[in-house]
Amino acid sequence: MPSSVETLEFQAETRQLLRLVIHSIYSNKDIFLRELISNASDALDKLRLASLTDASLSEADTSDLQISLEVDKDARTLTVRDNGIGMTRDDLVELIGTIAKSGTASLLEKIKESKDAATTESLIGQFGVGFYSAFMVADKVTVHTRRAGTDSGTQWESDGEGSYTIQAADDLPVGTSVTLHLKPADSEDGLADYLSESKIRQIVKRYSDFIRWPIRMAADRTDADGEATSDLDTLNSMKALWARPRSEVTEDEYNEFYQQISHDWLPPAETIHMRAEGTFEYEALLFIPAQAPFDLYSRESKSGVQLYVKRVFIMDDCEALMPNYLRFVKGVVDAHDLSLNVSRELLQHDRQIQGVRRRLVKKVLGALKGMQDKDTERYTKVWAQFGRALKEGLLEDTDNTEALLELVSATSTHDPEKTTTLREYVERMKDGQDTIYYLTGETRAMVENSPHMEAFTAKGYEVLILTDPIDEVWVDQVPAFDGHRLQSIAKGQVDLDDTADDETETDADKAQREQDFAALLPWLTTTLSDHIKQVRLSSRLTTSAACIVGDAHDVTPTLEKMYRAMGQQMPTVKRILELNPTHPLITALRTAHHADAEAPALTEVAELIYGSALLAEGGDLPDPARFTRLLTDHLTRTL
Ligand SMILES: Nc1ncnc2c1ncn2[C@@H]1O[C@H](COP(=O)(O)OP(=O)(O)OP(=O)(O)O)[C@@H](O)[C@H]1O
Repeated sequence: MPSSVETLEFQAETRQLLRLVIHSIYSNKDIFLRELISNASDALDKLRLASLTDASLSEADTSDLQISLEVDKDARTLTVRDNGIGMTRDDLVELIGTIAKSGTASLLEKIKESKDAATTESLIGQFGVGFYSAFMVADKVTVHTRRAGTDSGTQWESDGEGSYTIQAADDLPVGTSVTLHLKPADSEDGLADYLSESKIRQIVKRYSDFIRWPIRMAADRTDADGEATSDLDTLNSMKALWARPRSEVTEDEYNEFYQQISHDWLPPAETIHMRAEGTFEYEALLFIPAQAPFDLYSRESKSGVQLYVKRVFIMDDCEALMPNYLRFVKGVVDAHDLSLNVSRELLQHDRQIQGVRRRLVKKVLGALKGMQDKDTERYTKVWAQFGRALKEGLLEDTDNTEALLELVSATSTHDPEKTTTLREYVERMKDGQDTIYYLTGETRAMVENSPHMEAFTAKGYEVLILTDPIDEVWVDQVPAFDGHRLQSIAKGQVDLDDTADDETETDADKAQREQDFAALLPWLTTTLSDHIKQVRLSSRLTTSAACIVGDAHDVTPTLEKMYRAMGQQMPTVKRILELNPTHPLITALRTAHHADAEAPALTEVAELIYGSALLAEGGDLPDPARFTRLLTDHLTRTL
């Protein structure tokens, strides 16, 4: 019975991605086969798993799971066939016609803006084009598929331009076949002859050797009598790499395995291969990538570890094995003593799995530390990619606070170019200094020029410059590193004199100064009470007239803003205005206040001092128009 053909449009983002895939970008076109084989392998895994729990799936459906590659030289087609789970019509529309990944639109935007082919490739590589990569080598793709457990199949076809057709198809076996109507070979465009048996063998060996299902292809041979025969060859070794001893695996094999499971273009920055014996046996092969995927910080970003049980694939994204902050780690854990039917919920609560996870985390953090010690350059790059995620660990994983703090790299006033570790900071601390000082802010320049920095610069104290939004949060949660408290130089009281090289001020001087300002400070506190809770004298200023600081345990304005942006109710936290008692403006204000405490100009000057201090730290004025008017008036009067 002929069925009606529906023509459907690709979702706008899919269209854009297809255009990028078809016209240009990928120089390495061979990977289309890796992607299709990987999808086929996933489909076989899914069917195998479904058959364990679904009795209606017959034995026959799962007895000979395999991937086959078929070449038709006359029709110029290459077909990748699997007898896996298959897709329904709706699956096809949803999975192949649309891209569900979040952040797609912004990534496509970045790709469009990228100037050179290498950047484009790396961006697209992070995205993973999967099925769409078929259109790099084919000008038409036909999919025939039947979902296991259903009676009817579907045909999908497209030239990858803007739309695809979909229609019912009878008499299909369970599983999926993807037929590529190949473009002519074109060596200049990186298009090899994908009808060639040797080329196909070479690609499978290179990219898909570890696939745990047989990848078969008919091989034409001539028998002893000179007759042409055709045998089915299995092209891949199917050996689980993680189950082999480390000494027998080459770096190339590790890298290719990594690229296969991660779809990354680059080799990993670090490989961790381990085996645990004893009561709970497992093997783990983990990788720390060299570059972060584009959606690492999106809400949907998933864990990168797959769970196997005795070589049988159980699940992707096994979050029970890796904490969220290490979601960038890719790899495989093969546990020997778990049930094949284990669910995500069960895993979350399994004590042995929790033990595995603790051990894996230690291994990953240890590998990062090793890299930091031995290969600083590589570590710096890895930190630039994943540092923010690792800092999330300081909030999530209090068991490993020390190990994570050892990994933290931060800019500091010590070196304008290089970052420092906390350990290096501590080694450079001045005699008698027991606190690690830091200042958070939006940019390095803003932090460096902040008035809070003045006394520290003058007295030669190193200050960490923390400009990542998450820094605001973790520094608050981490009490100390190696016994040294972390303290914001914009919070609490600062008294550098105790430890400074140049002891300048005696207690008597201090008492005298407090007395000199005894009338001005309460007056200013009242005058500015809408904005601040106290005015006091500062020991952190050398050149600026004033700065604003928080109480030791106050939330910073940036953090306040962040919480509000996340939709949390936050009361406005009033801070403290600190005055530089030796600054001419402040001494003049004191004198004027002494002469006539009622003079209207005094209130205006107070507002100007507060506004300037706010601007100096990169803050937002409550009423910029009023500030500008007051400033203009006062400047006019000086001329
Ligand atoms: N051979 C197949 N059998 C069954 N389902 C398939 C097959 N090929 C693709 N699919 C379905 O289509 C979806 C989209 O495939 P696609 O290759 O575009 O992305 P992906 O495999 O999910 O992601 P990535 O390639 O980044 O890992 C798959 O997740 C799968 O559900």
